[in-house]
Amino acid sequence: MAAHGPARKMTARPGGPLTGTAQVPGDKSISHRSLILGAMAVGETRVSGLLEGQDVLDTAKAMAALGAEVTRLDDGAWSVHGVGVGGFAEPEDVIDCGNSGTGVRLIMGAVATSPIAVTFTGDASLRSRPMGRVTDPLALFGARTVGRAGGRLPLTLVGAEAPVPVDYATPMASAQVKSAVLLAGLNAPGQTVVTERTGTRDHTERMLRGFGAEVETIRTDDGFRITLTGQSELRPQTIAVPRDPSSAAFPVCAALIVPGSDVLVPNIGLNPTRAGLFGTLQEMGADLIYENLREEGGEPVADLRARFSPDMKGIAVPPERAASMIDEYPILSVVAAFAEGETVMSGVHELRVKESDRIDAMAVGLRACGVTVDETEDSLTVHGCGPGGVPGGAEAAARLDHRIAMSFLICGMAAKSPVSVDDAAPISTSFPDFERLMGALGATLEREDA
Ligand SMILES: O=C(O)C1=C[C@@H](OP(=O)(O)O)[C@@H](O)[C@H](O)C1
Ligand SMILES: C=C(OP(=O)(O)O)C(=O)O
Repeated sequence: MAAHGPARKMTARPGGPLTGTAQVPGDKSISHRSLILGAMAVGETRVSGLLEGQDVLDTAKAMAALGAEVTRLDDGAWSVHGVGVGGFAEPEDVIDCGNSGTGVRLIMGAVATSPIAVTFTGDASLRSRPMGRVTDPLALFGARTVGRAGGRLPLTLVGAEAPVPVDYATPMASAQVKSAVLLAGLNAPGQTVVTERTGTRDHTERMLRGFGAEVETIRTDDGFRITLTGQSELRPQTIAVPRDPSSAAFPVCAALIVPGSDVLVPNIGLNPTRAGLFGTLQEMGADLIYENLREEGGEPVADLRARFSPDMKGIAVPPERAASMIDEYPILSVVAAFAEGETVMSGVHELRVKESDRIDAMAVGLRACGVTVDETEDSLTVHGCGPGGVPGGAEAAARLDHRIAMSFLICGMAAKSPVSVDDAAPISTSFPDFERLMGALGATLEREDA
């Protein structure tokens, strides 16, 4: 069974306009890291604004199973009493990371340099995703793993007894792989180095510095070189998690395509390693502006204001931008269907190994909605319907993928006929309040409980 419960069909009916303010949940990437780094610090870390989606709740449970004390307080903040670097206890049972690639890959890194055995599993989606990208570099530290064919979960990792530091170049643009190596490096003596050709989200590096670790990033001719000094103690922190730009993408894009809409999405973190979608939409001609642009905790933050934009044009999204908007291609491909002309999204082969094969999931679902789509191994091209509108009138398969489910529901809010998804339950992994929040803006979402 999926970690998020029984399948739940949902239908979005065209209507609108969408108006009002959308307070989206806390950032998923920062929420996972707050719990993991809090568990590796000595003393109490307090976290406010934590995303209480299933992915993050599964990471909280994992940290407790590894010996940290993790509590939700009466005021909604979370308290984590950490065990210190190298202090994890061997869990008594299997760690189930549900639907979360970030959760499982970062936790594997965090335990890889402690002499304990940990068995990981997840839902059917996570069990189909490649883990070799993480177990390969963790083996260099001295960790051993045994998993299913292709390094798939369930998998048992035995952490290194005498870890050695590692110098590793990530073969694909992945913040999860980079982060797993850095977290493993925390308990290895000396300097662990990760190099990446394309910069990926840098929350791990920023947060490690906040927790007192020595982490240096330098730009080189080949990309980025990140050096971490291992075996120093992490100091507990007070963390206010910013709101998630990847969740903000859904009400923002809905407002752009539903006639008459005007929606404000406040307090969105605009770390440049995450904000690629918003610039892309502006290049397409979206009426999307940053209000009240400011700096909070060293990161740019703004209120996003999105209004109906009937004149958007397709563009070629540069492949080098992919890492900064990797989770936003499904919803961008919906916006592209409503724009005029071709939107070419290239350099996106990583989309094939997310919660689902997102290139295929979007191509199949959009075609069912009457949109012309071309795909190659690493690209997706959407031929926009322009003023004629997107026909809709289809049911899309969510494939245990929250972003696919939300994208097709947004499509149905603006198409000529309703669009359904066979299973909206996975939405709770990252955006548990999606249905209520979109409804409050004026969207019509109907649920059919199985
Ligand atoms: O590090 C993270 O928090 C994440 C990294 C990305 O995955 P990859 O590292 O596989 O690109 C992204 O898709 C995921 O939602 C969150
Ligand atoms: C890819 C995603 O998450 P993860 O890899 O953590 O499952 C996502 O949230 O879009």
